[in-house]
Formats: sequence, C-alpha cells, structure tokens
Amino acid sequence: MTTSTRGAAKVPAVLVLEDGRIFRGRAYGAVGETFGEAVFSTGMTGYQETLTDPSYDRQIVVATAPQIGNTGWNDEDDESSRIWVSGYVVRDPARVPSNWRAKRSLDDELVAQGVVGISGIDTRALTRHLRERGSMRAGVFSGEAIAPEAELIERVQAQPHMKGASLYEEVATKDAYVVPAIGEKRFTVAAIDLGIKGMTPYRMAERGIEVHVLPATASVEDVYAVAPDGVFFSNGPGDPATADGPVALMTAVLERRTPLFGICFGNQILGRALGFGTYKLKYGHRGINQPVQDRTTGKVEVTAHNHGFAVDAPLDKVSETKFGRAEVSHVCLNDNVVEGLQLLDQPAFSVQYHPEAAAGPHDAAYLFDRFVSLMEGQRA
Ligand SMILES: NC(=O)CC[C@H](N)C(=O)O
Repeated sequence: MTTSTRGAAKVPAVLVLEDGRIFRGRAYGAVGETFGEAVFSTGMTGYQETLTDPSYDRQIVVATAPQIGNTGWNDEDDESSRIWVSGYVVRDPARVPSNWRAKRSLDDELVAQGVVGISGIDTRALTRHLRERGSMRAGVFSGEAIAPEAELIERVQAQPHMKGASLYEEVATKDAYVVPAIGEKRFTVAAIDLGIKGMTPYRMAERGIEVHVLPATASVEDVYAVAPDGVFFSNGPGDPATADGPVALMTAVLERRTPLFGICFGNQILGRALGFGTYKLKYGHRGINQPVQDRTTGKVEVTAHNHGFAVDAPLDKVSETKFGRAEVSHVCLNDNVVEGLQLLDQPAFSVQYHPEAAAGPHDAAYLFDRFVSLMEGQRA
C-alpha cells in the first residue's frame, strides 16, 4: 500500500521545552497545539503499540529511531481503542509506507485521531538534552502563525507536572468485560484495568485463563464476585503515589492471600502496598531493548519498558513487610532500578516492565507461566 504524506509537511512547527530550549521543525500529523511530558523511547519498531499504550497518556513521545512510519498503520496492532500520547516527535517520517498489513500511513492516522506531532528536528540532540536535564514539560505548536517564543514557554510552564498526576481513572474502562480463555478454561482472573494493553489479557487467555477486566474503581466485592483464582493489576499512566484506591484494593487481595500478579503500574502499587515508596526517575525507561536480570534464576532478559517512576526497595536484602518477607526479584542492568518484586511467604509478584511484549522481545513471557503456577499451587 502506498500513501504519500500530507501537505502538513510544509507547515512550520516548534517544540518548546519548559527550560526554554526550542526545536524548530515541520508539522507532522494534525496541525495545532499540544502539551505533555517530553519523554524518549528507544524502540526501533513498534510505534503503533507505543502510541496506543494508555500508559503514555499526557506524554509527548520522542522516537530516538530516526525513521518512523515505514510500516504504516494496520488494523491489528492497536493496544487500545485510540492513540493516547499527547504528541509525537520524529526525525524523518516515511514518505512512502510499505508493509503487507498496512492500511494507511502513520501520518494519516495521527491526522484522523487529531494527534499533533512534529518532524524534521534533531531528535538525537533532543534526547541528549532530556537525558542530561531529565524528562520535562513540553508543548508542540504548529501552523502558519505561531506565537512568540516567550509566550509559548510561559504556556508550557503553566502545565501540570507528571509528578502528582492521577491519570489511570481517565484511561481505564468504565464497564467490566470478559476476555474468554483460548481452548480449555483452567482459571478465572480478575484484572484491574488501570490502563491495560490489549495484549495482556490475550497472554493470559492463551494460557487457559478467562480474564474479567474490571474498572480501576472496582471494589473488593466486585473482584471476588467473579470468584477469581488470581488477581492482576495492570500498567497505567501517571504517578503511582496518587493511586491510593488501587493500593487499598490490592491490600485487601493480599490479606486474602489470593495469587497476585502486577505489571508496571501494578508493580508500583505492590511496592506501595508492601510499605515501600515510589519516586520519579530522571528520564525513565522506554523502549524494547532494556536488559533486566531475574535474580531468582540469574538469567538476563531483553525487555520492553515504559516507566517514569520506580519502587524504592532495598536490592541487597530481604525486607520484612506486613505481608511477610519480600525481595527485589528483577533489576535493570543499565541502572540498578528495581524491576520486580516478589513475596516469599505468599503467592504474589510483579514486574516493572512489559512481559506482554507488544511491541518487544518475548523473553519475559515466562512470567505469565509463573502466574499460572501460583494459581495451580493455591489449588493443590
Ligand atoms: N507503563 C506503566 O504502567 C507506567 C507506570 C507509571 N505511570 C510510570 O510511568 O512509571
């Protein structure tokens, strides 16, 4: 399929960072203005999954890979019902997308969904800036008449920070739904949607799990009404320090000793339920090439990440928590950030990264099998 990019390629655009740094380029996708936290992602592929991951709500994503859009946009790889990033920053958009599954260009999809982007800027310089100074608030402005820089900087500085942002209720489903088991049904799981990606229930379903996806505001009664063999807490946007409701719900699940698995935001919620703190990373981990060590086996896996916050738990000792002993099960080999937690006295664990791997390598798929083993163990 071939679609050429739209006329917007000639419209001027500017990316403005809260510290006053300005990058000038051309409009990409919708023309207009947008605000969010500027973050970079190192994935060389998988932009469709990235853009539709609800964890990216209110973030302006910078692609470090210079060429973006080469495989267009298809009808299969969305991780949710829409694009969630607030803006997209690329160096060199594909002029002619080409892939057997492509239905339209990325550019056309951004326009159709009203997502403002910018192209033609030095994304390497921008990434180095964000790495040195940290992720920060930003705005993208495009059109023939862009306001003076000082005014734009002021408007960016008036935006809310990511630290302290409570966003998971905004992106989560309002109504419960069921993802049926593929093949013979072996287990029932209640999955708390804090911004869940479509691949996550699928990874459970293909292991014989019937997944009841419940809204972020589900009560303990709602969870146990589905008679779950296990409870799952999903990924999600915003600052985990604001997620008091999910922390209280998880605490109730831990009190009942129901097998529990959490991913990303879910890992941060387990950290909080155990009494650890969370903190904001300088520039976070985003991409599909992050090395993580599973300290329970010693194996290293290459994994998909998207997190700007992390759990503050000791790496070198077993912690005593109100749910017994807990330890850091996984660690990022780039920077020693906590990438997983496990309880030693009851069936509960979580990882900070994305074993559903959409997009990304499948090294971490064993974690879904670990969840199944916990549920089997509880039955035995
Ligand atoms: N993917 C996620 O669940 C992200 C969790 C959290 N919003 C963070 O940025 O750390």
